[in-house]
Amino acid sequence: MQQSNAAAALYDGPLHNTGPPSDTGDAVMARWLQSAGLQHLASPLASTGIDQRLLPNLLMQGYGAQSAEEKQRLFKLMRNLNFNGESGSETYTPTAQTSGGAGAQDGFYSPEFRSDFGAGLLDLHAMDDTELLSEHVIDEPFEPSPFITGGPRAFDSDFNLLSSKPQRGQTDVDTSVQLPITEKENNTKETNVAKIKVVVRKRPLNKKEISRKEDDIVTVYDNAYLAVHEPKLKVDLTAYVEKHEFCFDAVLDEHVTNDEVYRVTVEPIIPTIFQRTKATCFAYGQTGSGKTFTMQPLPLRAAEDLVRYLHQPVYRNQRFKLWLSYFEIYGGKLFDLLSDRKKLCMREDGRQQVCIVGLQEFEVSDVQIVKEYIERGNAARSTGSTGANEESSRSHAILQLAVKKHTEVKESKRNTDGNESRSGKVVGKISFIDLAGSERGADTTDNDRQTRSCVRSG
Ligand SMILES: Nc1ncnc2c1ncn2[C@@H]1O[C@H](COP(=O)(O)OP(=O)(O)OP(=O)(O)O)[C@@H](O)[C@H]1O
Repeated sequence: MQQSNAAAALYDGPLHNTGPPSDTGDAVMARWLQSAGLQHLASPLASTGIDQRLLPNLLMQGYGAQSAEEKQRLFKLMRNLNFNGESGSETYTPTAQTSGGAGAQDGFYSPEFRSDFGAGLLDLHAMDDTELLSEHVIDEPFEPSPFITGGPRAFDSDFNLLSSKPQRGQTDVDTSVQLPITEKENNTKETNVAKIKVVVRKRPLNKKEISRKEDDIVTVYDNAYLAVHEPKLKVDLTAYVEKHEFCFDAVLDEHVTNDEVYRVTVEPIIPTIFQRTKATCFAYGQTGSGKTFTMQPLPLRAAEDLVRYLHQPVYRNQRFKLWLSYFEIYGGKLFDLLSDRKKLCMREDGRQQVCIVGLQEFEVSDVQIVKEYIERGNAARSTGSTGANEESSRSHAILQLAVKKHTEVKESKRNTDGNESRSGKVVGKISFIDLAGSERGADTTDNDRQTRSCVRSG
């Protein structure tokens, strides 16, 4: 009955009216709910009045909606209500995009309906679907980067890249001749980049898990959904499996190569690095889930592409150069992985910019040099062993590739005192972060008790 009251409050005409509900208000309320396909919620509740000030609380209690989908629809409707009863200033925009479909013409969007609720009070057109996970979210385009002028795009285009992309071998040759990248192509790629993208990669069962005959509990569907099959026991000890479904921007199954991971995640970002973008790519997951396996090849692949872009006349003529740095955070302290683990300080400057004082940056003009630096840094990383991973990363490692524009050219290829790197202005930067793993209690062995504390404080 409480829920009924809430629906009646929704229905109570102009929301600041705390008087008894009217027949006109009933009809308006019914049409409003009908516009979201929820007319069945209106009928039993229509004649129950309630103080509109109680509305938000009652809404949170469900007000008659039964299924999660119904609740989401109602919540969306409510998001555009002005609880203070003030009229918005937005103009009325009729649209065909309604949640409920039928009834949009003469119901929720009709001028009659609108005048009942006040201009701009209810505007489904202005709703942001991305905040509530629903079946429809997956079809929503990504929000474009604020640095990017083009329109949004759907996730599928990333996978199209898999087929449309030139073969990998081509990147080793002089691509300024064989694989010219025009400004137009750059711009096309830029429009394909999301601001935030969450990609899940499924790790195959490892030898230990196979030998223990453990079940594969994750199923990937259509590169976008996954289901976790959780084994459970009833109170009477009957075994059953609970299925949990999740959807992400992309889900990569256990057969996907590191190459494909790169193409789906980092490759679309590369052109934007030349357009004043700072990007970050990081892996998150428990120990042994495959973070390092996934992250380690990415910087090298990114460097290949960045160098390829730098060879284009448009960037070469502007004296764009690539710089690399690599440090780790271990036990709350920073160490330069390319300078004998020299201890570094993190400071904030007057503009609230975080600076890593003393971090060495190296100019890298070809991929072989990048590879050497990465291997050197990886070898200097702090590792330990956990119950789930013999060679577990015990620190957060941050590898940065920065494109800088230089005003003057110096002879030396590698920077040793930082002077040259300081003279260049950062055009864009991409950071790769390999986070230290976290363990469940079950994954913790005596070996890693000491290193675990480093992870927690790192
Ligand atoms: N997709 C994969 N295909 C094949 N082997 C994988 C895959 N992902 C991870 N592995 C293997 O699983 C083991 C653990 O992976 P990795 O070290 O990357 O885990 P991690 O998440 O970085 O762990 P930690 O947080 O402890 O550092 C490694 O031996 C790695 O080779």
